[in-house]
Amino acid sequence: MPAVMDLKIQNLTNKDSQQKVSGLQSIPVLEIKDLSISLRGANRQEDHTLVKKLNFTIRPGEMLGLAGESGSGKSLTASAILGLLPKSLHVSEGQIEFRGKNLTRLSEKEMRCIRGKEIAYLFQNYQGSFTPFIKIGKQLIESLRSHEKIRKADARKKVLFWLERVQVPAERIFSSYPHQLSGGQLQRVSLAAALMFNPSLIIADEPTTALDVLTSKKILDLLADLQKEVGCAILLISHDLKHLLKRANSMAVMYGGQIIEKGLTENIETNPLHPYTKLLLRARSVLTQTVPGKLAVIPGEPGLVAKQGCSFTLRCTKSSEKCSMVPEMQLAEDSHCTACHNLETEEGN
Ligand SMILES: Nc1ncnc2c1ncn2[C@@H]1O[C@H](COP(=O)(O)OP(=O)(O)OP(=O)(O)O)[C@@H](O)[C@H]1O
Repeated sequence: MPAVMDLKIQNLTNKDSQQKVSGLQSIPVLEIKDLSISLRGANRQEDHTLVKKLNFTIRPGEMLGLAGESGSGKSLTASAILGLLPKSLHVSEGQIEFRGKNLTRLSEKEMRCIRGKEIAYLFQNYQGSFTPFIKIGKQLIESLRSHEKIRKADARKKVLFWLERVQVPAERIFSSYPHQLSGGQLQRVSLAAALMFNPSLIIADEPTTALDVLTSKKILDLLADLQKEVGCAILLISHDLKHLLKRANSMAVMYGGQIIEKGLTENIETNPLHPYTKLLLRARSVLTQTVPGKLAVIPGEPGLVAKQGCSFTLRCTKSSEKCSMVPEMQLAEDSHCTACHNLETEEGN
């Protein structure tokens, strides 16, 4: 029996999908509506669209994992939310609503008040977040006082409190220069720097890529544990599916600048719908077998994106004539959606 035959497939408007995608009832912290990001051309017609019509929602306490191979548009999405797109790129369509405010309409000055405070971020390049010749404690106190009216002594207490919460020797790290810390310690300090503002949303873009496997795991576990305590929302970006499957409540899978599947993590893991998601999961399971099986590879050249229609069609073994048209997002079950023309004809997993 084809895996998705039992499921009721229905076309969704954006509004429907925003309402049905999450079982959580609270008001979203972040709503991305039809977001497109383009490289500026000589005029609007010559813009080149890199990220196309994204829709997703994150609610308080939720961790949404954004997955997809290199070049799929994950970091551009993060940069657009933070208002940090390079000058050559712009939000060409759609809205980024953060706690009811459309961020695409805010001035740089207004964005600066939100960025780093209400929306905190953790990047792969954590070393670049610190000034090399200023001690960690001083940097964190200055950062706190640039956003909050707080006495120096109280700021010191708050910084030390958060350094303890991220499980580093607080007093020693406070008095150290960045170069005296390991990569794992610096990323923990970045986490303290993010959490001390009590943000509503943390954007973590490949925060552990530069770290070894064990340190990465410990830091992501710490992030997930602290999130449960403080209740903020997290957008966790990773090309490593296993990190997301383990920790995210919900996931969105990107290919070639489009979201091709999204839903609760357990549904995506147990019943992937899009051919690309199925291949991603199969490629991952090989690595988790004790005795390695036949290597599962995604066919075609990585990053090969169709100029029109479904972005994955040039690498898809299920591709058909219909795939030259952009597939609509369709609701399969619960909050689980995918954009694929060949769902009904897809044979099993
Ligand atoms: N400043 C830029 N100018 C032109 N194109 C860009 C720019 N930044 C990114 N792109 C292109 O946009 C697409 C998406 O890039 P993005 O960095 O968001 O991918 P990603 O999914 O985050 O990949 P990775 O996991 O390697 O970071 C890629 O094709 C990339 O080449």
